[in-house]
Amino acid sequence: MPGTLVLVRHGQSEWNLKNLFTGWKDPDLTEKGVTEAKAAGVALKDKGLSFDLAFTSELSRAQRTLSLILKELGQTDLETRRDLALNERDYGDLAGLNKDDARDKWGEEQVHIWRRSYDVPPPGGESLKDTLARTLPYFVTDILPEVMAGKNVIVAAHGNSLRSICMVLNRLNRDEIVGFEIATGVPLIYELGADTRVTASETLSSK
Ligand SMILES: O=C(O)[C@@H](CO)OP(=O)(O)O
Repeated sequence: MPGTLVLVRHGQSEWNLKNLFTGWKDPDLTEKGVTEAKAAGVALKDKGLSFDLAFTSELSRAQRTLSLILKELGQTDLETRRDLALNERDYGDLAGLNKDDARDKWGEEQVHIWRRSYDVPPPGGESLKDTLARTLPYFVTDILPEVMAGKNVIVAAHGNSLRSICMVLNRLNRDEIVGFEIATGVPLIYELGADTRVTASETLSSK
């Protein structure tokens, strides 16, 4: 029987707070982000979940979120695999810019297209489709086989790297993914069937 798969976006980062495009930049968590990560750990513990394996990105905010969660679960020694494939979408030339300033400069609609569309990349950066082209192979070759082997797996990553994986798990099309958002520090729990399709899912909100 497959194990449980949990996806969690990092807690609020310094740049989330400052409303800056972040992408591959590496800001730390805010106090609120730390609180969110701890609360995610408590909620997973209350749910009776523990993990056999963890995955995260090469970025500090996701790694720190994972450590805070594992601490709450009493699993600080859990085997953890880090990979660039799980990094946030590369925001290219927008990285470091304020999102409201960008709306003033390029217009609300254009900025929304860059942020949430499936295949329009921000200048010099990755579209969600480009992001999916690296997250999906990694998910299929490294993460999914562990879940199918019966392991409970937690993946701590980013808004858009996780949106790309959720697009596949939730079978969302290119229009449906535009409205799909992932909150900081809120675990998404997936149960899979023998054919790898999702049989049940839950958003574990502790907010
Ligand atoms: O800045 C970013 O890297 C992401 C996630 O915080 O932002 P957005 O929600 O605009 O994709």
